Amino acid sequence: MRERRVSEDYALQTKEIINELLRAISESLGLEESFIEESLDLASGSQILNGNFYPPCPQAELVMGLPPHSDPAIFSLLIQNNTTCNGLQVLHNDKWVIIDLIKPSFLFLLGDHIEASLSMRVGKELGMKKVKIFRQERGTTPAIARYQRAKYAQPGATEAMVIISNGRYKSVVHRVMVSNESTRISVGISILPPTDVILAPAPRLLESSGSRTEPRRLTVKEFLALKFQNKGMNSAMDLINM
Ligand SMILES: O=C(O)CCC(=O)C(=O)O
Ligand SMILES: [Fe+2]
Repeated sequence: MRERRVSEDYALQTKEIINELLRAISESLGLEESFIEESLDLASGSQILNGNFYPPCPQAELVMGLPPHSDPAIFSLLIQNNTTCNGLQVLHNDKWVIIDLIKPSFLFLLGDHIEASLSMRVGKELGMKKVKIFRQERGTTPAIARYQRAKYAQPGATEAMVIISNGRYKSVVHRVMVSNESTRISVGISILPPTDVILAPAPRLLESSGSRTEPRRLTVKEFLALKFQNKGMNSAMDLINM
């Protein structure tokens, strides 16, 4: 029972942070603050909490904790235990880059470039007022910024965000490696729209891109079916990016 209460509480509080970031992303795309939440009917969507446990493996180099993938969701937010195993890696310029998290922190996997990686340090409580943003740039010490600065940063995105942003946000391909000495535990929160919602670029972004091709529209259900047909991780995205 206690676990249920804790996970409900965690889900509720992280939802606040996620909503704030979604508003910031909408604004950064020049859209109404509530555009993403409303057009994808997120109030009726799902929030999935999943735990990953990676025990040490004596032959760690032969094992993968989680194969390369991008998350089929609007947004994913990750937290990990305080371990020496920095197993999470993202694909950047065809190379796997280790994500060395500031702990404890939330991680939003960034799109195109890792150089503006954005982590959120969690205060003693998860309350918004205690959350601060660290924006790490290559070669510089992380500088503390006010939470509002999230509006000008680019948090990471998953596939639905790539679609709605008409490619301006990129989904992040990531994988998890295991260690031969320490255990890694992570907890992810994914936000999904209801399955009958249609995924399509925001009309205003299509206009500004000047594209003459009509984008393919898929419901969330169709998208997930394609994604899990095992045709390779990009099959669903390839269909959309004509
Ligand atoms: O364990 C991690 O850090 C990543 C987990 C993950 O990518 C996932 O659950 O989709
Ligand atoms: Fe993932």
